[in-house]
Amino acid sequence: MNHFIISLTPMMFDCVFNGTKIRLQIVTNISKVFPKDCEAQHGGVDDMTKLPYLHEPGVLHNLATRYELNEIYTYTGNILIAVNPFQRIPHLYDAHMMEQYKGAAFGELSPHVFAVADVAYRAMFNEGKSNSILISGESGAGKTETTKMLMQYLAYLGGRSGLEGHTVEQQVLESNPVLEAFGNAKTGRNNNSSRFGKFVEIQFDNKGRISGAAIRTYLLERTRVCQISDPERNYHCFYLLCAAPAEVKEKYKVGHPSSFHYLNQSNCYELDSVNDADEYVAIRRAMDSIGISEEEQEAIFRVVAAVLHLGNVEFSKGEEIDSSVIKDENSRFHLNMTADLLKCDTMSLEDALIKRAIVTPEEVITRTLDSIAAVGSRDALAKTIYSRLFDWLVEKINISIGQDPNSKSIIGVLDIYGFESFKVNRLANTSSGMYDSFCINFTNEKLQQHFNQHVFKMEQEEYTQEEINWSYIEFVDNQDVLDLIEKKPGGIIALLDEACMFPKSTHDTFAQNLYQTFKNNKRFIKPKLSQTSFTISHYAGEVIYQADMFLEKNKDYVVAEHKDLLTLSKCSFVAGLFPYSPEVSSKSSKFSSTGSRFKKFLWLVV
Ligand SMILES: Nc1ncnc2c1ncn2[C@@H]1O[C@H](COP(=O)(O)OP(=O)(O)OP(=O)(O)O)[C@@H](O)[C@H]1O
Repeated sequence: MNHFIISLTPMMFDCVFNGTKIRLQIVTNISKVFPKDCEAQHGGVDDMTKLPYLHEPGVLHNLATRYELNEIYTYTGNILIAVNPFQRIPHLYDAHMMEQYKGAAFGELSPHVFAVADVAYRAMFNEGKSNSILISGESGAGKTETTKMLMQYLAYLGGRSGLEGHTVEQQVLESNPVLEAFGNAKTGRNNNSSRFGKFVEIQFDNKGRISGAAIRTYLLERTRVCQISDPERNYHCFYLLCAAPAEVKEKYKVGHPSSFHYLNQSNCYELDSVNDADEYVAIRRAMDSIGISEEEQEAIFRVVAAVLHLGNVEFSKGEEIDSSVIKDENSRFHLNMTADLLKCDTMSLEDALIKRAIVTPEEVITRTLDSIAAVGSRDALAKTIYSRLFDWLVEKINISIGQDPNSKSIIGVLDIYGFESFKVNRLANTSSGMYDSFCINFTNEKLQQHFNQHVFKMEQEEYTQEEINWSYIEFVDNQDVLDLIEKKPGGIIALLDEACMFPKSTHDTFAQNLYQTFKNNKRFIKPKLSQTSFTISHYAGEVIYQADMFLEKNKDYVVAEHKDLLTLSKCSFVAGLFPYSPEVSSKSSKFSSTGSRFKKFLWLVV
């Protein structure tokens, strides 16, 4: 007899209607039902490959059954699936548990993140091979928490004794709160959402002891600095500063977050069970412990305050056509504060916000910006300063942790957003978010290919070699999507780089070039009505991208006037964020392709 589970609802279920219990029966097409395992074990199976029917409802049912019993981890072969428990389960990660998993054969004990780390560590130690652990999932799924557990376990296996002073692993773990204060924010789904991708590289010596580490970050969500929506928050550090001791707030002239435009676009200022005043003190202490000097800390929060004041500078229409002026006394106060905090000349700051120089072969012409363009200029400056500050912190953390140039092998832990589809896109409302989503989905295509090659292809080759009768698992080879994106020459990234180097290119000409080049590519679709958007048929589904911000984002655009202003800052910290480079200071915008850099980065980690 066959039993079935319907993909969306149970086929037969009891419900109470007007106080009477009734049994509902759903009639559906046979093609929409899936076979059910009628001999399923009560607690589910700890490895999905043991399921007799491996389909989505069966997999979800198994995960739900285990979750009910607080079993949050399940294997699918050698892949670990974690379901977020949303509550602390301390015994799951204590020293006793670590001891149990140490050296245990994979699969011998219940599925656990420690088992994955243990396999990676042993393979590295015994075979001298470097390994990567990929952690993927949607926002709030538990990637960051899982990364921390992994690191804790690797520190347990390869750490030095506490007697040896401040160890590398301690430094890595202690750097987390600092990174989170500047790179994490509350979103609709997660109160502490990482708004950047992270690859942590842990280096080991030939005795298997941790000898160094490096943190690489990518794609910080820059738009958040200037644009948030209810019930989200901006980056934590802004609220920490607004909750700092009175003398600090007085020094930087900051008050309640609602007084700043970059924070008051949302009504959410506080987080449940988090005290920002305490967090401010904790972050200052964490900065001390990773070697950020008092002077540097002072400069960091000065820059954070400057970004807040900059956001409050408003513009109104100037007397001349297409020009703007500082709106009123209040805006002028914030302009002065920004210049003060960044230690740059107020007049030069005002000019950098509302004027642009155009270089012609004959002369340099100064053009004014209208008030809308001036707001764009202000926000671009805020984003640039903030992202440079974030990069500085990451570099500082890396210097303080220390790298081992003689390391024998590494274990890399990649924390990456899952595939992004715009219906639930974290950045769907911003065109620059589209470009970030393009990079994220490109990464996920790469990861998918990695799974195809290492999980399906290798396993099937093994079965064939051992002459095991095996019905081939169907999987979609996504090499054609990767070619579409990254092929050199001729892929989307290559065409984008070309467009960025050609001065007359616009997003419109770039989109037309894509339509022409890929008109017969079955993975590329031109939407009927749009002139600038394009669809890629990814392995996980079709995604529409708006080409509008692709050129700007790919150029890693820093307005020359902004750079020149900050390079001349009297504060060495601020000037250091914008090192002088003669080839880009000459009233031209800097070009370095984000897409190509990201592609190279993927070569490193995938
Ligand atoms: N193993 C776990 N045990 C207990 N709580 C967890 C665990 N994993 C996740 N959580 C809870 O879920 C919340 C969200 O997890 P986390 O920040 O790791 O998600 P994420 O996938 O990194 O999200 P984002 O992509 O938004 O950064 C955590 O703050 C924590 O409360």
